[in-house]
Amino acid sequence: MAASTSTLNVPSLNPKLSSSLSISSTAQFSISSLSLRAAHGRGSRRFVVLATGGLDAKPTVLVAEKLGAAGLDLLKEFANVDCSYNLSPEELNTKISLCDALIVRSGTKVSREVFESSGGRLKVVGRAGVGIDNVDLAAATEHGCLVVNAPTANTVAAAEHGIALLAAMARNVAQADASVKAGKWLRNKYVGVSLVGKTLAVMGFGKVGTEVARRAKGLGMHVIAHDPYAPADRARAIGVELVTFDEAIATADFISLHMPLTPTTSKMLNDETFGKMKKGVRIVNVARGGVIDEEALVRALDSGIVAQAALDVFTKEPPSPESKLVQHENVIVTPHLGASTVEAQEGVAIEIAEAVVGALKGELASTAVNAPMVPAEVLSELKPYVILAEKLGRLAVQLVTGGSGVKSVKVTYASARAPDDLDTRVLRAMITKGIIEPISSVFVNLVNADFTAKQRGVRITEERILLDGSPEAPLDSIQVQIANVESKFASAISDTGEIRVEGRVKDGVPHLTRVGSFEVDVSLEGSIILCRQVDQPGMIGKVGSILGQENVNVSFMSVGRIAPRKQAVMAIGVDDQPSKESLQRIGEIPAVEEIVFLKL
Ligand SMILES: NC(=O)C1=CN([C@@H]2O[C@H](COP(=O)(O)OP(=O)(O)OC[C@H]3O[C@@H](n4cnc5c(N)ncnc54)[C@H](O)[C@@H]3O)[C@@H](O)[C@H]2O)C=CC1
Ligand SMILES: O=C(O)C(=O)COP(=O)(O)O
Repeated sequence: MAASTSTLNVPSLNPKLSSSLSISSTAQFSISSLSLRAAHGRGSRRFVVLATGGLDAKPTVLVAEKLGAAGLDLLKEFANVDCSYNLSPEELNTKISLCDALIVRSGTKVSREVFESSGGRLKVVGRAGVGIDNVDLAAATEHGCLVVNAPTANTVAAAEHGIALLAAMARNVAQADASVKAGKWLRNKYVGVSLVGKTLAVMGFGKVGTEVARRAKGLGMHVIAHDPYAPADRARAIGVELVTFDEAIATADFISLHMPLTPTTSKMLNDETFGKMKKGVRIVNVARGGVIDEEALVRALDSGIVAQAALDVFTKEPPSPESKLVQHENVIVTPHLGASTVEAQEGVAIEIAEAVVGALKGELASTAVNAPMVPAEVLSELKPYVILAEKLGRLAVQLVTGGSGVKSVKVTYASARAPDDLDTRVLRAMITKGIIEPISSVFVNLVNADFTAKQRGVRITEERILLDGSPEAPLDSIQVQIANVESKFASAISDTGEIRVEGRVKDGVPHLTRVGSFEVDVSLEGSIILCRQVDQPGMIGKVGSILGQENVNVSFMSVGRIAPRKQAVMAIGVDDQPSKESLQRIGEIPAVEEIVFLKL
């Protein structure tokens, strides 16, 4: 029944190239290091997956975790539906070879083995919820398997659970309930604290955070929020002030976490940040366990810095029953119930069933988190520019420190190619990916980039500069500007007031060639240190020796200056991340005026 060949009718990016590509499921073109997934536009463009057997054969969908009835009904209209819950990994690996689609929640690990065991038949994985940390995306992409999620249907449920935990924690509901059931009547022990008039800091002002803020305002709380990437006007519109991280944690009586788990947010609450909090602060976490250093939280609870915590999520789920955190008398816990309401589960089930059926029919899913690859011919030409585009986006967003949020991004392409000969959608998508992925739980690819940018209120405008000369190379340079923001590296602000970075491809390698008004030249590999200094002899040696002492390998160094002995920006490419102390020592060199470390 299963065929081993997928045919992807992929729209060509370059009108001169063929618009159709047949690939076998074992021989896909892959540039996985780019995380580049597909080159589809929206609207009438489709990719078609024809791998589920004869014309009248129904596809089979394996539903591995409980899914709402309305979603199951939708699936059954189109496919054979196998609801098998609590499968062991081995059972899942065995069953998967008979399935065209798999639907899971957060409790099933969709590992590389699952894709390998499917023998090429599995075409779609549907995650009935937001977070897809349980799905091996790289393996899915390598196996040409589309992954879709349901990012909006459980927002309100998660927000309501946050509020439920907030109120239950403040009034000791869980502890008091347990004591009454144990035959006690401890009216003095369980005196709570009031919510009205207290300051709540919402950390992460996205979909869930916004809904929590609205509800907390209704409870009479003073709500502030921290989210370096959220537009201030959206917060103001509901009476919420956006503040810095330090201000949020130092002034809050209650802190509610709603940011995604990313390398930046991992263990964001730790010994150091607990130390900056108001004594007696109360913490709610309905986001992801990993944003808190759980051992540090136990210490903060024991020392009284944190009076109480209410946790729905844990670094390891389920947590060990002996966990000091779970057992702490000032902690209440729920087993990852944020999305678990009847209504949200019906909504999520419908959202995911529609996405999975649509994908099996060959429609383009707006909630796709990956997609099959683009034609090899297009990629081989654009490959270094695609890398350049994503890295410029990543650099630009990391330079943002505040302002009115990342809303307005301008991309300028300088090229000798006529506009018809250069389709920039793939580049725009990769810039969007570079900008949005470091600050969000959303996975951006060529399918969902425009949708994601629009949904987050990020307007990306493109401009072309037509150059004279040979149109051999597709592009001369790409410039990314973010308007109306402040930068943690003041020199990145151009003379017209935007954060500006520009890059070129040299000998096939992407280079950063401009930061703000300064020309630099550093290859975009590893990570980068930018350092503004007064131009003078010996600077390269001083910085190099500090990095050398720590065995940090410098791959590239370049200095761009306004004029000799005036201000200069030094860009240093490093293979490894220097320690905070080394960066601080560089910052303390007398001629150095500012310094920033950027991960690519
Ligand atoms: N407990 C549960 O059952 C559920 C948990 N979640 C989790 O809640 C989290 C938020 O979900 P959504 O609101 O849907 O996502 P979202 O993407 O709409 O919002 C996340 C927000 O966090 C912000 N952010 C990123 N980095 C930040 C940083 N360093 N500091 C402060 N803010 C930062 C982003 O700018 C964005 O506005 C996700 O981790 C999601 O998986 C979502 C639904 C249910
Ligand atoms: O949607 C999310 O990110 C969640 O955390 C919900 O997970 P669940 O579907 O309830 O296992």
